[in-house]
Amino acid sequence: MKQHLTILGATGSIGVSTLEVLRRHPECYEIHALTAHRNLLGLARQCVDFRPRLAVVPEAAQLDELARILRMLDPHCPTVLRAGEGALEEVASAPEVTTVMAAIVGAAGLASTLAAARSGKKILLANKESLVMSGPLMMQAVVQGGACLLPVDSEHNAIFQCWPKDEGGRSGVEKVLLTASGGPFLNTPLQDLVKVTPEQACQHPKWRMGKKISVDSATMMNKGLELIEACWLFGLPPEKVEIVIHPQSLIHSLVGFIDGSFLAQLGHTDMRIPIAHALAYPQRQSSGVPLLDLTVAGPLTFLPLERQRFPAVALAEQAMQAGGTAPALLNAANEVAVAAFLAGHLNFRAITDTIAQVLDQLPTQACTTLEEVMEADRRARHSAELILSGRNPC
Ligand SMILES: NC(=O)C1=CN([C@@H]2O[C@H](COP(=O)(O)OP(=O)(O)OC[C@H]3O[C@@H](n4cnc5c(N)ncnc54)[C@H](OP(=O)(O)O)[C@@H]3O)[C@@H](O)[C@H]2O)C=CC1
Ligand SMILES: CC(=O)[C@@H](O)[C@H](O)COP(=O)(O)O
Ligand SMILES: [Mn+2]
Repeated sequence: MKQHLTILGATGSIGVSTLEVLRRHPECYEIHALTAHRNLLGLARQCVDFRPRLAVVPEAAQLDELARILRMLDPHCPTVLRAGEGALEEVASAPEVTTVMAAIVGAAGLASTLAAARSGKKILLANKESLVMSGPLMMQAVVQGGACLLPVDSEHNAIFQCWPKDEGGRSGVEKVLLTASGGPFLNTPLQDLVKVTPEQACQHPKWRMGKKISVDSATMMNKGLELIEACWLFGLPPEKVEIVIHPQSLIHSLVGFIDGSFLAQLGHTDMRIPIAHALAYPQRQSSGVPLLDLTVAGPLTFLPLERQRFPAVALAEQAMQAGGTAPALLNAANEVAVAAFLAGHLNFRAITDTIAQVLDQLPTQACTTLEEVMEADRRARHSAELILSGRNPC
C-alpha cells in the first residue's frame, strides 16, 4: 500500500533529501502536501516536479506571489495553495495522510508535529526541537494518538537500528553512546572562539545542513538537544547517555549492553540513509547512498568531551534534569542567540552565555499543555532579546 506523505519543511536540507529518496520509489509514495517558509521559488519547483495535492506557506500574504511563480513555471500544475499556521497542522493531520516528515527547523515545527502525533501518523522526526521543548506532552500524544515516532536524526536513527527488539524494548541496555563530530571548532584555540564568523561556524566538517543546526553543531548545543531527544525517544535518564567525540562521523552512535557488547551503525555522512530507513521501516529500501568502503574509510578515532570548550552540553543536561519548562526555555534562548550570531550581532562565545543567563533568570515551571510550552518559549525569547539589547530583563 502506498504511503501518503506530508513533508513539513520541504525546501530545507532534510526536505530536499527526503524528496531525493522518494524520487527513487514512485510506486511506494504519494505526496499529499509540501510546506515551506521563505523559499517560494524552491517550493514552486517542487510542486512542478512532484505534483503534491497541496502546498503550504505560513503567511496568507505569501499566497499571491507563490501562485504567480507557480503559474509562470507550469500553468497546469494542479497543486492547491494554502496558508496560515492552521494549514500546517491541517496537512500534518489530514485523514488521507499516513506519514509526516517533520523537518521544519526550530520551535516553528512544534504545533504541526504535535498535530501529527495526536492524529496517529507515522512521524519521521528530524525537528528535534519540538521533542526537546515538549517531551512528556509529545510522547503522551504519540501514545494516545496511536502514532509511530521514528527518529531521522542520524544518531537517534542509529540507536534505533541497534536498539533491542524485545517486548519491553530495553533488555540489557547499559548505556547509549552519542557520537559528536566536534564541529568546525574542535581544535580552535579557546581564546580565538570569540572571533569566529558565522561563515566559519556554518562550515560543518562532515555534514551539509541548514544554518541553525550547523551553528548548534559548532557550539555543541546540537549534542545537548540530542541528549534530551535520546532520553525521550528511548526512555533513558540523562546519565545513561554519554557523548563521545568521533571526528570522522562514520559511526552514527552506539548502544552498549550489560554483557560488554556494543552495537553500532556505520555509514556515509548522508541523511538519505536514515531518511530511507525511517520511510521504509520495518522494511529496507535503497537510499541512493552506497555502502561505506571500510578499506578506504581510514582510522576511526574517539575522544572524550571537552566540557570547557562546549558549555552548551552542561546547560542541556541541567535543563533535562530540571524538567518542566526548562528544556523549552533552553531551546528558545538558543534559537534567539543563534539568530543573533548569524546576523552578526553576537560573538560565538556569547551564544551559550546568553542561554545560561536566560536559564538563571527564569524559573522552571511544570507544564502539561501546548499553551504552557509556548508560553515558556515566549518568555525565554523575550528574556534573551532583552539581554541581547543590553537591557536588564525583569
Ligand atoms: N540537515 C540535517 O542534516 C539535519 C537536520 N536535522 C533537524 O531537521 C530540522 C531541519 O533542519 P534543516 O533541514 O537542516 O534546516 P533548513 O534550514 O535547511 O530547513 C528548514 C525548513 O523549515 C522551513 N521553515 C523555517 N522556518 C519556518 C517557519 N517559521 N515556519 C514554517 N517553516 C519554516 C524552511 O522553509 P524555507 O526554506 O522555505 O524558508 C525549510 O523548509 C531541524 O530541526 C534540524 O535540527 C536533524 C538532523 C540532521
Ligand atoms: C546529521 C545529523 O544528525 C546532525 O545532527 C549531525 O549529527 C551534526 O553533527 P555533530 O553535531 O555531531 O557535529
Ligand atoms: Mn544529529
